Amino acid sequence: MAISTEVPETVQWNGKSVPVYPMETISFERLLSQEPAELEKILSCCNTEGFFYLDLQGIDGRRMLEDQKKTLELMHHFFGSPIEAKNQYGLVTPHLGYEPVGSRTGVFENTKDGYEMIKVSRDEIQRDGPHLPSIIKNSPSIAILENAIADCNIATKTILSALSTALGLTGAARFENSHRNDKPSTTTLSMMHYIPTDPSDKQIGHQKHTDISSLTLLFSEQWGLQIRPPGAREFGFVKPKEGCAIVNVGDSLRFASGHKMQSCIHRVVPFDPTEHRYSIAYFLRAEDETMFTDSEGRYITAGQWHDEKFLAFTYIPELQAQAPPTMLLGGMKEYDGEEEAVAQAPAPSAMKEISIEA
Ligand SMILES: O=C(O)CCC(=O)C(=O)O
Ligand SMILES: [Fe+2]
Repeated sequence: MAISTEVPETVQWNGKSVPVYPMETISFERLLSQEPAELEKILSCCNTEGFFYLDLQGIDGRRMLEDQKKTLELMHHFFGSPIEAKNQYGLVTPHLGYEPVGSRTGVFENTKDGYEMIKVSRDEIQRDGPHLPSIIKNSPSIAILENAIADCNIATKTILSALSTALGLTGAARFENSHRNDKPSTTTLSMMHYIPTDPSDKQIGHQKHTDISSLTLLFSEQWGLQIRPPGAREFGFVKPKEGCAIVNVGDSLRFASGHKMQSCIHRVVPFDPTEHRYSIAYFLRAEDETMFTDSEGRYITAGQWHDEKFLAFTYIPELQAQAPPTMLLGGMKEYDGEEEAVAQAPAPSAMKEISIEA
């Protein structure tokens, strides 16, 4: 199914009808059993769209959904705490620590982002010495974070393994082999809280981008994520789906696949201006020393790609314009047509008239 041409559903947002892009659903259970039809399906999703739902409702995945609920409770406690407590250590390194609202560029022109975020490093949590603010540095919280990271690690590595098999990769060439737990990487669990934003606010949403990661596993029960599938002319929503995580291919896997897989362009907008939005993203990243050819044709390490792109995310627009031109979108081409209308902040009246059309 090509999601860029089939748009059976729309939603009213920003005063107009916006697509809700349908996506394939991949069964975690069938991947675990390496069922050939499922392997073919997941490879096709990665090559054509770069986004899919991962159904976790079977016996192997249900516990992961339970663990994510506990992570969400921990996030409510954390983000409800005073800023001094949340920002005890600030951003320790680009992939671990706390970033307050407004640290990056926002979704509309001349805005900053509208979310705060706490990131926990997988390397650190498995070594038993995570940099965590005191409010969540206690054994119940650490156990919740450790379980969440282990769940996401199992799910994403199962996907890598399925893709390696589908491509006939063997031995060291298999994708899992450049994602070993005992080798340093910037793999991280990011927990995000989007503040309620009025359209006139100067801190709003999450800028359009592709992910640095190999794979991203995202949990959010709330609307707000938009994708622009390859070839599509406009951003459209991804509908949260009960019992499923959302998975996308990131730049590193796109590069490792010889630029065949799609690192889909996405962003986050305030769907309901009155609501607090929470999302949990696990970024499975390649070992720092992994080499690939990036979107600029440079043969570089995954570590260098991470560090350079992270800086590009935080730059002011003038400096972002000086970063290698393909960096923010990982070499993905945007629709080559008229500029879409939603680049500007929506009018307040439009934001209040949100309703869903089935
Ligand atoms: O919050 C979301 O739904 C997506 C966040 C995202 O795209 C990212 O952190 O890279
Ligand atoms: Fe992202």
